[in-house]
This record gives sequence, C-alpha cells and structure tokens, in this order.
Amino acid sequence: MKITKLTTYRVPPRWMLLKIETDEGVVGWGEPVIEGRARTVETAVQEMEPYLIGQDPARINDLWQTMYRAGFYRGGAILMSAIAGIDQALWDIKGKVLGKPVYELLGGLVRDRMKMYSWVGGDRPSDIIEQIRTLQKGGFNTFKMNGTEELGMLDTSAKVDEAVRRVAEIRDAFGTTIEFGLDFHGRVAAPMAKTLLRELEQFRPLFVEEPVLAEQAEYYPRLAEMTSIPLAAGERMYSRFEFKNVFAAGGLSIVQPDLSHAGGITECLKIASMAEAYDITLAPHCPLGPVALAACLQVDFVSYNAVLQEQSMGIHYNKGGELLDYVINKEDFKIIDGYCNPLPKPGLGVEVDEARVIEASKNAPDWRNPVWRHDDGSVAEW
Ligand SMILES: O=C(O)[C@H](O)[C@@H](O)[C@@H](O)[C@H](O)CO
Ligand SMILES: [Mg+2]
Repeated sequence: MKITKLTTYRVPPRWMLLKIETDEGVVGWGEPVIEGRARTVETAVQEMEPYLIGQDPARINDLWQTMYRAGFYRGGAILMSAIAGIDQALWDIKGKVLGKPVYELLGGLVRDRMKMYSWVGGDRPSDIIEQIRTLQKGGFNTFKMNGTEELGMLDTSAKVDEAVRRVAEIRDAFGTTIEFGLDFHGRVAAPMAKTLLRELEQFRPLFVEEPVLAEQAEYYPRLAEMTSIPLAAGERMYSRFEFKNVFAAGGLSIVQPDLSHAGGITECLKIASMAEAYDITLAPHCPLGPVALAACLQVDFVSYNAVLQEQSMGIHYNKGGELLDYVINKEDFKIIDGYCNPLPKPGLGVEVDEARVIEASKNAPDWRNPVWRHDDGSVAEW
C-alpha cells in the first residue's frame, strides 16, 4: 500500500482535519492544528508531504522519525502538530486495514470506560453554578474552569479574593458531589501563583492546570512543595524531550499532552508511559474536534495512568461548529454517567462525515484568540 494524497480541511469553529489517501482506497483522518495557527500548521503538513507520498503507511514509526528528524529543525507547536495529525491518520489507516480499533493494536483495553470532564464558565469564568447544574443532568460530575480573569504579574488581594470567592461558591453549592479543576491558563505569573494556591488549598480543587506558564516549568517543583493541590500541565509541551525534563524535576501530578500538538498517538504513548514511571497521571488535553478526541481515547484506553479526558462539547470556543457535527457515528461518542466507552470501530473509531467537512471548509473562519490588555495597556495573558 502507498500513500497517494494529503488533503487538509480547515473547518469551523477553529479546527483542521487531514485526509490521507492510499492507492488501495483506504483513507485515514487526522486533526493537525494549533488553535489560531491553522494555516501555519496546514503549510507545515504540506511541507511534510515529500516524506510521505509513495511511502507505505504501515511504517508509522519510520515515517514519524523521518518527519521529526529529517528536516534538521524539530519540535515546537507547529511541526509537532503537523506530525501529530499525520500520525493520527496513519494509525487510522493501520486500524482500518487490520479491521481493529487502534487500542487493540496497542495491547488491548486497560479499562472498560474513560472518565470525561467538561468545561464551564467561559473565558472570564461566569455562570459556573448554572452550567454545572445543567451538565450534571447530562451525567457529568467533573468540570474545569478558568481560575482567574486577566491577572497582572503582581496583582491585588481583591483579585485573589475574587478567584477564591468563585471557588468557595462552587463548594457551597455542590460540596464534594462534584470535582473541578482550575485552569490558570498561563494568566498567573510566578509572583501570584503561591498566594493563589495557598488561598485555594482549603477548597481542594481536583487540580490546578498550568499554575505558571510552561516556560516557567522550573517553578513546578517549588509550587508543589507548598501545596497539596495536584498540579497539571502539558498542553504547551510538544514532545517527550520536553516532558522528560519536567518528569525529572518533579512537581507535576498530572500531564496533559495534546494528541494534536505533541506528535500524535506514537509520541503521546511514549509520554504516557514515561509519566507512569514517575507515578504521574495522564489527562490528555483536548479542546478540539472529534478526530483529536478519538486519538486521545485510543491512548486513554491503553494507558494505566490515564485518569481524565478533556472533551470540547459545549466548550465556549465552539462557536459555529460542535464536536459531533463532523461525525457520522455520533452514538459512539455518547457520554454515559460522565464516562465514554471504547470506540468500537476500526482505526481511530471516528467515521468522519466527509461531505459535511468539505462543505464547512468552504467558509472556515481564521479563528484567533482575543488579545487582552491590562489596565495599563500592556498585553495580558489570555
Ligand atoms: O485546557 C484547555 O482546554 C486549554 O487551556 C484551552 O483553553 C486552550 O488550549 C485553548 O484551546 C487555546 O486556544
Ligand atoms: Mg488548559
């Protein structure tokens, strides 16, 4: 079998799907994308084509190593997202050729169902109580929200109180009948992280995500020393070579590689098993589309340390397109009592509605995240 064609489709709300065709008619789908940089990743995918056209799609490991090493420069959000989507599509082809879901090719199920969580609250966390109540009816009992609005590198007690009050209200309303993670989203700089973690400790959030920016990872062990709140990070780290330093330095209890940013299934499997050696749990990042989620679930169902899976249904980013819009086998993505079952179909387990994708790609928006500014006019971390 030989790879004959790669086609990318940028689609609402902010995703990109990749179709890889072969000379025997088997097609694989991937989701190579960096939110807000879809066109850049699209070009990176096109620049990878010479390594792929005419090659045997079964040789995923060699194709992965070639894409990673042959261009001399390596790593980073754009190149690793391009490789990620291509890798997903190659695993999709392999599973379809062998008639098995990818998890069967990786040693079979390590669990019967996977715990999912849902975002609440939006960019500037609001209406959280109501949104939790609504999602509880849909079976969710685990949530994530932004921990703060814009926050200066050094900010006021009033801002800290605002963040704490929001969490206190959640615990007042729901007690321990629900769990929730707080995403600091890179908005909290090191000078504020300790204060916020100390003040939030009493409410026992399930985790605090990106307690400081990934480029400040050396703070993770120091912050972990002063809090019992599990610290999580990983969506802005792109290969096992980045994660290895964080594992060795310590401080993280949860790693969150993104299956569409960190080299795909081939790379994230390696990250997951490295994490397990350090007793670190896995909670793949996935505010993206259905192919990305399907790839996450394939890794979740073979990784012992996988504990939570993000999914984007209802997320505040999904304006103009929703996760299941592009899926034919919607029923396989049903979340039952907050869990997802293994995807039964061969490959990644998602039947892409190609006609819908092609139609939607005709007017794909160039999504960008907002550029926030502090009161003094300086740019704020979003
Ligand atoms: O945890 C999450 O889902 C992420 O922090 C998410 O909010 C961002 O990755 C966003 O998608 C960037 O455009
Ligand atoms: Mg996050």
